Amino acid sequence: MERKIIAVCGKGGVGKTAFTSMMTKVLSQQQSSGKLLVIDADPALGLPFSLGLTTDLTIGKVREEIIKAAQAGETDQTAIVEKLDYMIFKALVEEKGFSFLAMGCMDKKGCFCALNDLLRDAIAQLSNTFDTILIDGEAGLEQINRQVVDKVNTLIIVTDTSYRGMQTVKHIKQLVDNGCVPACDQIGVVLNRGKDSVTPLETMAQEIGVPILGIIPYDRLVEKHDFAGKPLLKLPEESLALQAVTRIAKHINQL
Ligand SMILES: Nc1ncnc2c1ncn2[C@@H]1O[C@H](COP(=O)(O)OP(=O)(O)OP(=O)(O)O)[C@@H](O)[C@H]1O
Repeated sequence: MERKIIAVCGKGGVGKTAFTSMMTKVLSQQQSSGKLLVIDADPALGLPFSLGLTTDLTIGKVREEIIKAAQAGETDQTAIVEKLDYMIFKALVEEKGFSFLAMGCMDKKGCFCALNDLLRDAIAQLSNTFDTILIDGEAGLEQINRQVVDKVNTLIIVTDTSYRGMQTVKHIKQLVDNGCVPACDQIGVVLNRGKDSVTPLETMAQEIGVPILGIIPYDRLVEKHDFAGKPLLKLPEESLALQAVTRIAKHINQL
């Protein structure tokens, strides 16, 4: 099975976390996804809550621990790599149908290039043991670029049905075209909380040069689950948003 890397990005508040959670549910139930790894690369760390997970250990914390060990005099490279591998393994949360890793905050000041390279290698090695990797990223994809992967198969930009949302889509497309973010084979947009008529947005998407992968309707069940703090993994099959995400996942599989 060829490894597939799907990255999700978009402006804050458009429903990126809700989309990634529903994708996690759909992909974890699809046999064709194989072994699934979900990575939260958004430092805001909203995804674990939406998936009903608790994570104490993020990659950012692993990084801090290694920096502390180095500052305390640990210079043995082999020992550092072993500690790093062990801690990354500990940071991996095993769930039914998927594994989860949170990147957390990676911004501790200072020059830690060597450590960053080690971390990147360790994450790459771990990722290689999975068939599908779903990454929830920030709008600008900074962290995915620096820490997670150097190539993405499908980049999904989630937006609401606003003009400003489409401007962010345009901006992200420009970042991709200018090589500021990882190379990606396919790029597409998902319109979330779609209204009856999205024709002007479809025209805009065409002008920007990104195909629309699907439209997710406003769904009271999503809002109710989030409001009650219930994981979106528990959405029932009759959820219209979940049904739309299922169609989007199928569409991506066929790309
Ligand atoms: N299709 C939908 N139908 C109804 N409500 C939705 C839908 N998608 C998202 N929401 C609601 O919109 C709000 C924002 O969604 P979400 O937290 O997923 O956005 P986000 O883009 O991840 O935001 P942030 O960047 O702040 O993490 C949530 O309260 C969520 O329940």
